[in-house]
Amino acid sequence: MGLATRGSLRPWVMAPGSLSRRLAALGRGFEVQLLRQGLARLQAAERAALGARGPSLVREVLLHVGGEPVVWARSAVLLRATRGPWKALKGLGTRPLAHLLYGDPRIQRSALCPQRLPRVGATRRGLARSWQQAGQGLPPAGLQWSRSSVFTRGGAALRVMEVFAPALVGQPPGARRISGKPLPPFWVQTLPGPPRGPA
Ligand SMILES: C=C(O[C@@H]1C=C(C(=O)O)C=C[C@H]1O)C(=O)O
Repeated sequence: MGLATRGSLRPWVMAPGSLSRRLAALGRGFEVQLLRQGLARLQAAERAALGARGPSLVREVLLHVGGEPVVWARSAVLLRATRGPWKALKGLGTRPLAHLLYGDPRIQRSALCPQRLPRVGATRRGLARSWQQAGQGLPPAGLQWSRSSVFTRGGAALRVMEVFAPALVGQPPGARRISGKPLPPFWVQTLPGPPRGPA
């Protein structure tokens, strides 16, 4: 990966365990802003990761630390999986996805796949849409690094992609191992999200 190690996003892009918990551990307030959750077309990388086409549920959030958006995340799952292994996703609301994923032996996670963001394309459009919808204007300059991983439960895949804002440079995620336990409620405040989507 072309990231330099010093003063860069590499520690965040490669940090194992719950990203939400690491962001909350910065101690400056952690908020989940739900921007979208509903039926949507999959992007090519999502179709490849889920190994199928078909009606799908997509969730997009901005994670805020100290009132500033620092991570944009897009998760995708086949709709039929939300009637089975991933049905808890539908009731998640503005709690972080992490609540469903860590500390559950029935869920496996693939390796983290870091990727430099293409200058144009569906992800850039999604970022711009979300930033604007969140009332944050344009996405910050320097959004270059993302990572994706696939969580599997009961044979059904959930693909998660996260884009890291430069504001995280210089705020190391902490070397300590992050436990898989869900975040205590006081760590997670939530911002009003959009009206609940169809799914
Ligand atoms: C998977 C995690 O959940 C985070 C929260 C998400 C959400 O609420 O949609 C999506 C991806 C992550 O940035 C995590 O904290 O590791």
